[in-house]
Amino acid sequence: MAFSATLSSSVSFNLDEWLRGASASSLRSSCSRSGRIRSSGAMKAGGAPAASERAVKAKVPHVLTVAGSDSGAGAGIQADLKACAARGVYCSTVITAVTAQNTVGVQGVDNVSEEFVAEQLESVLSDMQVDVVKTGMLPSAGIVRILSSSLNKFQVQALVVDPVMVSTSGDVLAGPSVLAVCREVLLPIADIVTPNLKEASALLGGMQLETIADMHSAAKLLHQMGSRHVLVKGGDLPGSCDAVDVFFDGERLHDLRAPRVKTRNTHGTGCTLASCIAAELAKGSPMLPAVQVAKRFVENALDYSKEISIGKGPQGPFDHFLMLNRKVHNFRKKMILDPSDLFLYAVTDSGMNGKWGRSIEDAVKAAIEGGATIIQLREKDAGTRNFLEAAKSCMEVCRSRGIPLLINDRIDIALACDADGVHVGQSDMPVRTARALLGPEKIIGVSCKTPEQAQQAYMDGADYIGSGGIYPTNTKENNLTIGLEGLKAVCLSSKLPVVAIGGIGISNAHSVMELGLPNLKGVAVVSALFDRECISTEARKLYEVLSRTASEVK
Ligand SMILES: Cc1ncc(COP(=O)(O)OP(=O)(O)O)c(N)n1
Ligand SMILES: Cc1ncsc1CCOP(=O)(O)O
Ligand SMILES: [Mg+2]
Repeated sequence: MAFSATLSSSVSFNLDEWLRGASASSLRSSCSRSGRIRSSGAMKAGGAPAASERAVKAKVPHVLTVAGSDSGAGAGIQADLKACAARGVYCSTVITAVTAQNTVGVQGVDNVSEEFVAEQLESVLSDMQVDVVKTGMLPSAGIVRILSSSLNKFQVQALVVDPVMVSTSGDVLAGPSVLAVCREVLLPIADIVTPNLKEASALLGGMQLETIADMHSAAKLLHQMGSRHVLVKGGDLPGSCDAVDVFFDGERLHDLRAPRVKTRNTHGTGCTLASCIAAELAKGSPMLPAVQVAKRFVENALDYSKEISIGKGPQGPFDHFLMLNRKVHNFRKKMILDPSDLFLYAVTDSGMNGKWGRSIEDAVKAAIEGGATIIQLREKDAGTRNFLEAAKSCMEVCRSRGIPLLINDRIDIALACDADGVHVGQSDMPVRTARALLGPEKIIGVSCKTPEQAQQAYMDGADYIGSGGIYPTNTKENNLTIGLEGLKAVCLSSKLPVVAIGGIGISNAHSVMELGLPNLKGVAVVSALFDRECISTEARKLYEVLSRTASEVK
């Protein structure tokens, strides 16, 4: 389990890229087990990848956690599964104990028998290609010994030891005999050990740890016990406004500082941190970046979750997936597009709002007041920060009125303001990529001028088509006009709902909608609303024309 942090000096490591997870598979294939960069060769003559290379590409990074179950799911096995999933790594589990536990404390512990722990280890390790083993609650000395002999039998890349001894509520989860065996058989084969102050003190026979200098000494002593790397976590250090952890690689000490997040929801941070380290190692990361990424992940999750409320006790769990704190759940249950939402589709324009001296929010409010059924923010000239601020306010306006809000072109803004979706054109981000980024709940519309594009839009998983320009327009430069014939061809060649756009207003909306095509659901307009003195009045008039035509063609 030699896991060295050595990187070739010609290779620079981009922590942010790593954190996004984008480089995981590529880094994995370029890092050998020893952490040294190997050339990306392994190609057969003629350029085809060798069979072994293909096999490496299909391999999924895999962490095995050997830990206890937490019925409250904040810590233990449950935290490990969530952490690995959040970091894009497969996680298998060997359960050592089942705890009856909640945010108040640990009400009961039932250890799994040593034989059955051995059986679980054998099942997983004999079949699956585990990269990294991470340990948590090891409730008996026998279980520690069984784990140690399994690790002798089955080679893995790295061993992460989180020496869980006392729960965050103060309940003892592993006694002194376990400590002794951990020191004897686990630390010497550990690639990293991640004790908090209490655990480090217990491992070091009761050493007092009150300052960062004490943590430095502890890290060095634990290294002498055999662990290749040591992370002493200073979360409990009194009088520090930062969360300072001390990392020691056998040569250098690193003080890893991060602002302390003020929250009650810290149950499971230790398990999560160790699992994240394991996950990053499984992807092929060197040790220090793995620790840095894990620390930042936990910090981010704590910050995101600081207001969530689960359980009545003093210490709650946090959210590994950054999904639970969405105020959206309170307002809008329906995310998937209702085709009738396309009926009167208002598309904003920063130039027009500037010309008439209106804020985007006021323009959006007025359009909805007049009957707009969906809003798109198409702010081509806005700077990112202003656009985001306006988008957030418009989201509040739209959510409180039950109107979907989409963002034109900018997936980043849509994500940042939790918009209901995006509209993309043929030269914008492809629909499939946008879907991968936005997830299944969000609405994605795509512009189509031809039947081929319309067919593709359906195959790519778009929710609707915007088709135009139907008539000439000054709003979009060099835009090809496809006319009513073009619109008809697009509608007939797709199962998706279609909204017509381009040069449409009160005078010609009737001609568009009287085509009477079943999937033609409405019109999208920019200047007919936003380049007028009174947006709500124009929206009302347009709504009337559309309603009248709809009842005629029924
Ligand atoms: C509803 C709707 N349909 C079409 C468009 C045009 O999108 P795109 O082709 O990407 O051009 P830009 O709007 O980005 O200039 C649209 N915005 N909305
Ligand atoms: C964005 C867009 N896409 C095709 S035409 C068009 C502009 C529509 O603006 P207007 O409604 O003012 O003609
Ligand atoms: Mg576009």
